[in-house]
Amino acid sequence: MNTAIPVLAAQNLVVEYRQHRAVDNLNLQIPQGCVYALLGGNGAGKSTTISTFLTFNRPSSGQVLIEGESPHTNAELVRAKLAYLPENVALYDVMSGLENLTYFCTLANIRLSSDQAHDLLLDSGLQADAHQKRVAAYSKGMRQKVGLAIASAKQAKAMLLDEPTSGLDPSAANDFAQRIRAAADRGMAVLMATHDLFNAKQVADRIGIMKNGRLLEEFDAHTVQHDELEQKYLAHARGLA
Ligand SMILES: Nc1ncnc2c1ncn2[C@@H]1O[C@H](COP(=O)(O)OP(=O)(O)OP(=O)(O)O)[C@@H](O)[C@H]1O
Repeated sequence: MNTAIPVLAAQNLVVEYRQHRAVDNLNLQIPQGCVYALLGGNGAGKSTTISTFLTFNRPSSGQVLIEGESPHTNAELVRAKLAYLPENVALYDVMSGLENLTYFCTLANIRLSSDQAHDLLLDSGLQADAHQKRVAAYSKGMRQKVGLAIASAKQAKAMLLDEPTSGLDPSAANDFAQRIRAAADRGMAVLMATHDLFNAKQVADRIGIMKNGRLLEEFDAHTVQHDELEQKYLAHARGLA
């Protein structure tokens, strides 16, 4: 594989809803193994960016690319290469975590042995005694772990996460962040929309601040200090930067 091609890229991306420009000339590159956190207040354009990779939206101009190819000309790319974890992972409440994992894998033409399914759930942090319980009794964090297991089973090249830690308690958010980091360390590219500066700093390699559809500033998450990030974020939100 040509490692010079980023797994996810946005090139001069513009997305408009009627007259409203939700994403305004966005350029992003997310290579293998990189977690990119898009920070921004309500309406910044984060979810629209993610939706465009998933082909729920079409670019008005510019493009998004998955390993150098446009999902808008090759729809199969989304199924084959992307995993998506929305804020609330959609699972069947009447089935167990194990059954959900097996079911969604079957839809993706992936056959899992019982041992493989249990191992995927364990690797995603779902404790063994929950595997056979109905998802209706799961916490939000437990549902996300099933979502993560489905993404791992798919061997997705990239994972798209929208507000993954909102509504999780600090311990669950920390645990989830570590799982995301581990998936990236195994080679996945991750694009994560979040309001959570702490989580972004904890898990990401790159952090971008978006407002009114524009990417205003990017940071190396390993070197930027939390205070500096917070001040920049607030200054951009108030229009002072
Ligand atoms: N389906 C839609 N139709 C019209 N306008 C939309 C639609 N979805 C989003 N928008 C508008 O596009 C802009 C960007 O919205 P988007 O949801 O991408 O922002 P966001 O950064 O994800 O915000 P949040 O953090 O609140 O989820 C906002 O002004 C929003 O009102």
